[in-house]
Order: sequence, then C-alpha cells, then structure tokens
Amino acid sequence: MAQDLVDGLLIKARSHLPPPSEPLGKLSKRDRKGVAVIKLKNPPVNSLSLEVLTEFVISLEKLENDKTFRGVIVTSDCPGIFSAGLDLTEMCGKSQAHYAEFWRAVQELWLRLYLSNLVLIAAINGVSPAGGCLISLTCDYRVLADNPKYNIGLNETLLGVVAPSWFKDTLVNTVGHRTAERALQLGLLFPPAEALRVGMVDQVVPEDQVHSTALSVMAQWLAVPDHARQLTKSLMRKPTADRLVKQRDADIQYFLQFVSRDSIQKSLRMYLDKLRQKKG
Ligand SMILES: CCCCCCCC/C=C\CC(=O)SCCNC(=O)CCNC(=O)[C@H](O)C(C)(C)COP(=O)(O)OP(=O)(O)OC[C@H]1O[C@@H](n2cnc3c(N)ncnc32)[C@H](O)[C@@H]1OP(=O)(O)O
Repeated sequence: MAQDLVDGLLIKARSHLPPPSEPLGKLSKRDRKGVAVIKLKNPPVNSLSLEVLTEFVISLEKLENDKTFRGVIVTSDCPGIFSAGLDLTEMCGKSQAHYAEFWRAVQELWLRLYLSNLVLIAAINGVSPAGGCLISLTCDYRVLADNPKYNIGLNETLLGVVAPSWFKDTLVNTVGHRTAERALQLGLLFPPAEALRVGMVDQVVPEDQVHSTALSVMAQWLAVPDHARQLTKSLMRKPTADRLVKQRDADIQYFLQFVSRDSIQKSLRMYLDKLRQKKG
C-alpha cells in the first residue's frame, strides 16, 4: 500500500490489497486493485483552503497519470465532517490577487473532478454543506452515512451569497431543475433520507458500511470497459464543463466584483462570527 501524506490532504493510494484489519465486504481481491482513496484531512472541519484545493488537484492529476489506478473513493478523515465547504477565511478581507488565485483553484478542482476519467465514488461520512456537497456532486456515485446530523446541500443563499452557475448546473444535472431551483433558493441542507429521496445521493447506508459499500459500487463501475464508460461520461458532462471553460476569466472577474462588495464581505464576516460564537 502506497501512502502519501500531503499538507491538509491524506491520500491513501492503494494498488494492492488493504491490510487485513479492513473488512473486505463482498469484494474479491481483484475488485480492490486499482482503487485509490483520497481522504480529506484538514481539521477541524475540512474546509477547502487554497492549499487543500491545490493539493487535491495535484493528487488527482497524479492518479489520472498513473495507469495503475482506475477509480478513486473520495472521503474524509475528520470525524462527522465530510467537508465544511470553501474556506470562508479565504474570501474575507484578502487582496484581489488572492481572491483571483483562490477562485481559479476552485474552478480547477471542479473541472478536474467533473471531467475525471477515473471512476469517482464519494463515501460521505459527515456533514457536507456548499463546496463539500459540490465535491460529492462531481463524483459518479454518492454513498451517504445514515446519521441525522449528516446534512448535505448547497446552502449558499443562507450565507448571503449565490451559488455560481456551474455549481447550479452540477446540481441540476444530478437532481433535475425543479428540485435544484427549490434547494438553491432556500439553501436547503437535506438529512440523509431526504437527500436520497430527491436524488442528491444514490445510497444511504449505516455509517460503518459506507466504505465497504463504496468499494462494492466501485467494483460494479469498474466492470464496464474504461473507454466506453469514459466517452459516455464525457458525452454527459462536457457540455456543462465547456460552459465554464469558455468563460473562466469572466467568471473570475465576476467573483472578484461579487466578493469585494461591502455587503458580501459583511455577510461573510457575520456568518463566520456566528460560527465562532456558537461555542461560547
Ligand atoms: C462567480 C459567482 C460568485 C459567487 C460567489 C459565491 C462563492 C461561493 C460560496 C460558497 C461556497 C462555500 O462552500 S462557502 C462555505 C459554506 N459552508 C458552510 O456553511 C458550513 C459552515 N460550517 C458549519 O456549519 C459547521 O462548522 C460544521 C457543521 C461544518 C461543523 O460544525 P462543528 O460544530 O463541528 O464545528 P464549528 O462550527 O465549531 O467549526 C469549527 C471551526 O471551523 C470554522 N469553520 C467552519 N466552517 C468553516 C468554513 N467553511 N470556512 C472556514 N472556517 C470554518 C469555525 O468558524 C470554527 O472556527 P473557530 O475554531 O475559530 O471558532
């Protein structure tokens, strides 16, 4: 087992059998070959800082280029939290150059994940708002742990900000227009049973079965010849991705203008203060 610890992101790339302590579930040994596990590890809440976004992209690129790997399970190393979404401190009180670099990194990760040739399965073992939800939506299949605390959704409006068009597109492509419209306007965070009902996740399973279920699902997806599956994925997703590719710079400019507004800075600061005050 190759194991690589990068700042903020734990990557366990598994090209051989797992240690015996890990349950094999219903999978044969062969099924597990070629499957890597990317575990987000940026305590306390796996927020997606510029550093984490960058490391994530580099790790994906390495896996894409290493033909040993055909699939990746994306999961979290932080108990109870898949990811708290974009790091809000990266969007508050920083320079224009910083905002531009940060937003380009968000775009880059989305494009890499959304168009990945690898099979991506999200093993969602914690709460998953906004950017955390977006990461799971870029995967080919989502398995969510059945815990009433593990809400998932694009809650941007509740922060006083707007989910960009490509966040919206990703959700529409997953749950359909009407469900997405309602969820986005209301900033809904769905508990597991609701998330399953609206199609935001594909399966809800007991918490201790999330990883083994993700591996079983992976085996099913890897049974399909790569070239046919990859071309089909591209057919389904490329038109959505191309919309961003064609206007990446304009999207960054729009983000800069938006995030620099006094009213938006105020909303984000208030939201962060509210999170911080929760404790005491
Ligand atoms: C082109 C068009 C322009 C449009 C612009 C839109 C830009 C995109 C907008 C949004 C995308 C996002 O992803 S924004 C992030 C949204 N995330 C959230 O709303 C989740 C916020 N966090 C929580 O709800 C909770 O923290 C939690 C449920 C995830 C965990 O709860 P828990 O009780 O376990 O932990 P705490 O709340 O005490 O948090 C611990 C610690 O972490 C800080 N924190 C939490 N979330 C974030 C975050 N997203 N970014 C940065 N920091 C975060 C929190 O403040 C605490 O800090 P302190 O220890 O210092 O108090």
